[in-house]
Amino acid sequence: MTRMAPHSPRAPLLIVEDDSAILELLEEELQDAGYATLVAASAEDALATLSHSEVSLVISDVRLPGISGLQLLQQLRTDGSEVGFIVITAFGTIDQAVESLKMGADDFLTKPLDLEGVREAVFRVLEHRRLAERFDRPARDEGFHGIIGDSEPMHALFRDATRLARSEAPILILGESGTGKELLARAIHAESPRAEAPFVAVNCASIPGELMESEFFGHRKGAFTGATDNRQGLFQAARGGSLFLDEIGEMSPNLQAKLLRALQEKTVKAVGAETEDPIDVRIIAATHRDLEREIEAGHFRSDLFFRLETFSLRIPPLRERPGDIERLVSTLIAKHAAAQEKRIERIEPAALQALLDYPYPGNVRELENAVMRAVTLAEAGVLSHADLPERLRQRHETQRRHAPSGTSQATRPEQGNWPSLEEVEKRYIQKVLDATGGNKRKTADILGIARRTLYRRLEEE
Ligand SMILES: Nc1ncnc2c1ncn2[C@@H]1O[C@H](COP(=O)(O)OP(=O)(O)OP(=O)(O)O)[C@@H](O)[C@H]1O
Repeated sequence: MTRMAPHSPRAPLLIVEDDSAILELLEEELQDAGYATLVAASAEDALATLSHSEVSLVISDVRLPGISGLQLLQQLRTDGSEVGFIVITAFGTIDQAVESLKMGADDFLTKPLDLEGVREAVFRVLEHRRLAERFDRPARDEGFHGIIGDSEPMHALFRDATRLARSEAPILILGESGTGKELLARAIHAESPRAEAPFVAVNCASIPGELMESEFFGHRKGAFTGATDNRQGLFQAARGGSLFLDEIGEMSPNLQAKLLRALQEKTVKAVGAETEDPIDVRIIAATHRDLEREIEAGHFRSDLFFRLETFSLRIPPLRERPGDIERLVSTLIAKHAAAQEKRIERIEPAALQALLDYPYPGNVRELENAVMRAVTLAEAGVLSHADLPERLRQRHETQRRHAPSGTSQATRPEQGNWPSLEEVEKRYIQKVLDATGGNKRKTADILGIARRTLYRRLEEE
């Protein structure tokens, strides 16, 4: 493992390029823009420089004489370096660009280089990192922009979402109903350079077919009966920001064609308008459907699918990450207790066990509804088994009856020694600590809390 010098947003940029003409051009352009620069003619040289010099951002060509720019990126990320990284790929190698973002690049540039674009990309990446560092801690304490998930697949999802958020490409979010697709879309928007502009969400299944075009693109006065004024569409309302198209699988074929055109041309035409208007919107689409099947059935356009699915993110269903349930339960109890101005001090072990054992076909939404209901019904500060919806209780009862006697101490409702939420939290922290072999940094990362907070909790024990 190579030891890396720390990075700071104000440290020099490192340009890695074996073509001396391009190297000079980049150096000159970036120095003119006020950045200090270091150069390397190979990835090996770059690693040597990075081991002793502080660097804010690496801009590297993919094709290099020894190890490639992508291998350099991989090596850095494997070594735990979070230095900014912009990849330069040859024209027509979009696969490489996608690959690089997946591997942890912040952005990519395509040859022939547009120098203005280089400056903008460098500025954007450094600015984004500066903000991310500033807001990192509080955001992590409440999950990823409110999305709770300590399991490895969720951490990988948050990492991918953060990377994709920085690009301008459309994103497709896949996941069963209730997995948090809209939450993720909002998180991507909040992580993106468009965070200050509007996030507009629309459920494509909820707009009647005949109104869809006008809803999306707006209309001119007199375009149809009832069009008494000019009206903006969703694309105009989301100007500068992100447009979230939920249930995209429900969009009519006619509108799919128009959306594809809007994505390709970056213009839209209001109903009844003569001319096209430019748009500046990032599309985030989501579906719980299997779009490939929809294509086979002739319901979804394959060209639109390919345009959207280059950058797709899949949210795993809750049953694939049962380790997330416990923290979701404690967070959701706290959320709904606060909303209902109630104090919940304890959860009955049998209630917790029932919540942990259930497979959640309706995913987090179903879990949240169960917890919200239980908080409403809870009395004397105790969330008990009887407060849960019947289907959870029944399943748990059946399991309990079939369990060999003595196997499940904690699930015996007659046991009076119920742990408090605080105790549940402590046990959970211990579980994660054990799983990481006592590694406190990893434990804090998995728990999504600052290391400071973890030390404090451990001291309290
Ligand atoms: N990981 C999570 N952490 C906290 N809350 C979550 C999480 N996932 C989902 N939720 C909550 O579950 C509910 C459903 O989430 P959301 O509407 O984003 O799901 P969805 O996948 O878009 O559902 P649908 O496909 O039915 O539209 C919301 O109340 C959301 O706050």
